Amino acid sequence: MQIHFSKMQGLGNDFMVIDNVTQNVFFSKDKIKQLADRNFGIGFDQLLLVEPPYDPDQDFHYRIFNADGTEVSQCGNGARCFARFVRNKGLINKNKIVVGTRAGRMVLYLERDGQVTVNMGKPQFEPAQIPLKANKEEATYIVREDEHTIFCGAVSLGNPHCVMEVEDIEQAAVETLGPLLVKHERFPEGVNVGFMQILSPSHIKLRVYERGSGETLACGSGACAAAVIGQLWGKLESEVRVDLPGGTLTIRWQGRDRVVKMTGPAEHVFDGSISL
Ligand SMILES: N[C@H](CCC[C@H](N)C(=O)O)C(=O)O
Repeated sequence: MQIHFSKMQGLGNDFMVIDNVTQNVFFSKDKIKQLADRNFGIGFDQLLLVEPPYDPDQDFHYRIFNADGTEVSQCGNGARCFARFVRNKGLINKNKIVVGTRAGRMVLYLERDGQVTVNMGKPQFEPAQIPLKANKEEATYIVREDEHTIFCGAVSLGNPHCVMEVEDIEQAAVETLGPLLVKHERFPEGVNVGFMQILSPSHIKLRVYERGSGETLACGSGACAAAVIGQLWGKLESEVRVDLPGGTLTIRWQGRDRVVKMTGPAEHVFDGSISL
């Protein structure tokens, strides 16, 4: 059986995208891990399966699987690549696309300049985590196994994130702290770990150690999480330029009960097929 796919990327966060509207594909967790491998497989950070809508008010449903084969509920860069994919494949010809995921309903806009804007929904906080007037002392703190205390803000964009501020992004302990915190007991479902250097109230640098994929060149939901936490800490404005290793996203959030919007690129790399 031939499976056709597209390789897509958003700021270097890369995806295998499969049209499961005209195909009918499902992979086991082990198969996804094998396909994700950059030496023995196709290589990707996440697999995206595009399906017919589950609800009549949506154009599509899409499922997201990390490189370790786990299914998750949100992927910001993946949402932009999904929108580009369904247009490229002629599965839709509208610029506004409504898609369902496990996190709920999202609205995507293909912009005239080729970028894609995603309404990422409202950030979710556990009541005790981030009080309205959060500051560093009130934010969630996490005790690292070796008893160092790290102040993190915790927020969900449909997937869990914890964000810490660092002085110098190049020196951030992503390789050591990332694997520790990604499975910290404070986050029973695991967590995506963001390392944010604040350059100005409207400009940050960010690196993210992703749950299920490790450090990626960009994390769209991580950029949203960092912008939200930075604003709650009184250090960022409502529109933030987020420079990730793979490139730049623009994140907008007007505060508490408003939605987060993310704008960035989505690129097609190549089409391929595999035999199963
Ligand atoms: N690793 C994430 C999913 C992918 C998120 C990221 N690639 C993005 O662009 O938001 C998680 O386990 O929640």
